[in-house]
Amino acid sequence: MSVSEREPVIHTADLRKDFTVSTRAGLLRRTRRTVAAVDGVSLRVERGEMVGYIGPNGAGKSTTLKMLTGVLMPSGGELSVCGLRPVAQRTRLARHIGVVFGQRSQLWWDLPLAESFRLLRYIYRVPAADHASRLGECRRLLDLDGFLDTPVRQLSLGQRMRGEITAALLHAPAVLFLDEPTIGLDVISKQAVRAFLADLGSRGDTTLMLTTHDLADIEKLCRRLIVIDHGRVVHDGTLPELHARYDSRRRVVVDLDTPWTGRVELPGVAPEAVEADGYRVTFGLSGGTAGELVAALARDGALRDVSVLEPDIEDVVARLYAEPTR
Ligand SMILES: Nc1ncnc2c1ncn2[C@@H]1O[C@H](COP(=O)(O)OP(=O)(O)OP(=O)(O)O)[C@@H](O)[C@H]1O
Repeated sequence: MSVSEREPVIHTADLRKDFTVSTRAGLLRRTRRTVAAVDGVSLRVERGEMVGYIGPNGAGKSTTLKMLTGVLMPSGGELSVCGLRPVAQRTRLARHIGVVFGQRSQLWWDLPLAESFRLLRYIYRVPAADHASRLGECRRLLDLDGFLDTPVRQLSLGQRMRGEITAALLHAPAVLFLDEPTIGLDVISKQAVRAFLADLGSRGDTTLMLTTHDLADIEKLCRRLIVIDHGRVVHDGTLPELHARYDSRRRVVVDLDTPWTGRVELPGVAPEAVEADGYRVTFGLSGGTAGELVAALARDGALRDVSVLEPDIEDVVARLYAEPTR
């Protein structure tokens, strides 16, 4: 592979994409205006990262992915993927990337799934042994055997998505781009797809970049979250960093034998709510651990029951989307 190990797999600097849209302004007149779909995005993604590219509807996610995969020409800025310029070197780039976009299938509608896989081997010129071993692994991990001989048009959405992911990986791409990989899937297929992608990402050879509105995808798959809104990056970091930024704490709910007297002095631990006549207290943890709190309460002999509530990613993302763009 020509891609240097030290180079970032994805690099953009001040990447932009403007669209000109014309809207009706009266009976005969139309006005034209420019929409900055991607408005100065600078990213550096290293080999093996698992990146969630998230944001509200119309934020610019698909437009960014289309530029990264060579489908759309940027209006400005710099862009390289696997050391290549996506539009100018699209054919070479295709050997280094895999793409799973919901609306555009890479499978042949009227052929059995297995035939599509066979054709892709010739298109990407994958050596027979490599193809067989990768396909064997996908068949096992994505449970494809029950529908390998079914024409693609007869597959369920979940079966087709498992087929699409396999098709995107048969040439061992360095980067896999996925646009909403679990949207519309049943629970079993969602779990199968997530477990497969988590396993693929954990091996560290393949860089994963996915857009999703599904918070479970974010929690299970995205070690790094890049949040985009109105074409601009508004957060770039890990999920715990996102929680810290929005002060979303772990909470510990304790049921007591005797009403709460207001005693427990631990740094980073504060009672947030006292209910049930003082028999139930919710503590927010911003520094201390649940274990320290439980030990302190147990010393007073007052403890009956304990539950720990993890911070809610749904709340955090909703708040993040509600924040005005800077
Ligand atoms: N071909 C186009 N012509 C004009 N405007 C476009 C075009 N494609 C996208 N846009 C506009 O660019 C902005 C970003 O769109 P994009 O599809 O990238 O958003 P998104 O984050 O992928 O949204 P969603 O989550 O709804 O898929 C939107 O305002 C959209 O209307």
